Amino acid sequence: MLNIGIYGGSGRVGSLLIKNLQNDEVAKVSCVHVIEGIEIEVPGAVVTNDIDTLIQNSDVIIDFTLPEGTQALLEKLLITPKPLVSGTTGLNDHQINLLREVAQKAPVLYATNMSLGIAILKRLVALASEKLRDFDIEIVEMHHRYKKDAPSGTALTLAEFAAKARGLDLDEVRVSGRDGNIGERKKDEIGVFALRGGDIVGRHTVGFYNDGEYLELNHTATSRDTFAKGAIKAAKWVVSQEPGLYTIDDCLGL
Ligand SMILES: NC(=O)C1=CN([C@@H]2O[C@H](COP(=O)(O)OP(=O)(O)OC[C@H]3O[C@@H](n4cnc5c(N)ncnc54)[C@H](OP(=O)(O)O)[C@@H]3O)[C@@H](O)[C@H]2O)C=CC1
Ligand SMILES: O=C(O)C1=N[C@H](C(=O)O)C[C@H](O)C1
Repeated sequence: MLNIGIYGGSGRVGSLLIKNLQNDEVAKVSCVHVIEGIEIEVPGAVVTNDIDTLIQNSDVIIDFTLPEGTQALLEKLLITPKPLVSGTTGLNDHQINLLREVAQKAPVLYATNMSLGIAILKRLVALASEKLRDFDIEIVEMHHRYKKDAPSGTALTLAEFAAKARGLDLDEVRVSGRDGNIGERKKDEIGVFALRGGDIVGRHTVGFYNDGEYLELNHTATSRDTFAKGAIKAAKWVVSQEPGLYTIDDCLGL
């Protein structure tokens, strides 16, 4: 059996990871990390608030937490490397660099979205961005009221694919707020906007707008299980890879 450690075990995705692994034939939850004070019981698994204990009791770790949580885990993994799947979004440059450093010592799969649909959408976006060179690109994402980071990691990834396909640097062309007398839209702008409300699991629309026509590509996640199942598949795959930084596309063979 593959021993999977869950980092963020009390979270929305973390609890679904535990649920989905209950009847898995090749993998089980061996350890669950929770923040001190949170009490959960997972039959057959060690429950801990200590990251070293999580690492010791896992063949591979799945992380769905917050950026500061991911950073604390990565700092430990630099000393005690272990295969890792991380889906935490909102990471800053330092935290992304830490991911890269850990990936020199162990296989790491990082993806802002673990769904097959978004993996395909990224490719469609790159194609449309390149071929519809005169069309204005605007991305809108919608998520539940509890989401902390904005725009979503997925929206930023989609924007990166769109920018790269046009040879643009996303940092130079991204616009994530418009208010007041801001003047006309610049040709190369890529708008990335966040809406929050209710229990929306995740909806991303990438629009390509021109005079006389527009194309909108939309993906809607209707169940958070999609992400949990994708992450479990990724964990089973990454554990037998060489050290390196992978994404969900590698695991899906795309
Ligand atoms: N890549 C993908 O496919 C997806 C990515 N996500 C991303 O995953 C992350 C988690 O999402 P979600 O499950 O909805 O969030 P939740 O807030 O439900 O869960 C976060 C979990 O992380 C724990 N946590 C918070 N801070 C720390 C810390 N400093 N150290 C250790 N653990 C910590 C929380 O513990 P406590 O409850 O005690 O605060 C909780 O268990 C987000 O970044 C989200 O954007 C979400 C869905 C899909
Ligand atoms: O926080 C969420 O819920 C989600 N976060 C990820 C993101 O920021 O892109 C993926 C998914 O859309 C759900």
